[in-house]
Amino acid sequence: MVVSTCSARGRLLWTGRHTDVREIMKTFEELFAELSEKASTRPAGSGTVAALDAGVHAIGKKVVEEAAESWMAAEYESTDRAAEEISQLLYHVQVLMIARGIGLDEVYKHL
Ligand SMILES: N=c1c2ncn([C@@H]3O[C@H](COP(=O)(O)OP(=O)(O)OP(=O)(O)O)[C@@H](O)[C@H]3O)c2ncn1[C@@H]1O[C@H](COP(=O)(O)O)[C@@H](O)[C@H]1O
Repeated sequence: MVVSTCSARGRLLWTGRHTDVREIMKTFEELFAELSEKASTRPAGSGTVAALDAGVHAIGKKVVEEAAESWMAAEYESTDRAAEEISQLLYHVQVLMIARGIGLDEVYKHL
């Protein structure tokens, strides 16, 4: 059985019965805030900073690559593999948004 609780900071903590490991799952908004912070503070070793420095053209190619991998995984691989590829697609879409200075609200207003 898997138990879920809500931490004081509103994040979901999932505790598996067979392991002591606690994983913190982040939401789309939390990831966007984290990436925006990285873009502004530019910590050493950040892949996001490297991607932003590579520019919109390079980031766009990653979006297309991850979209194709998501499609293939959804068609031919397991649910978990498809979800993993989709998470990478969402990450690269967020990097593209930050590279162009597009905020969440600017996207949400079109949904
Ligand atoms: N969620 C992600 C995430 N998803 C995908 N990726 C990147 O996208 C790549 C996609 O993997 P591929 O399977 O295409 O692997 P690959 O072809 O070997 O990757 P590349 O050689 O093209 O980089 C990964 O190697 C990561 O570089 C991510 N990089 C970072 N994050 C999260 O973003 C946050 C900030 O990360 P840093 O900026 O690196 O600190 C952290 O919370 C990370 O967990």
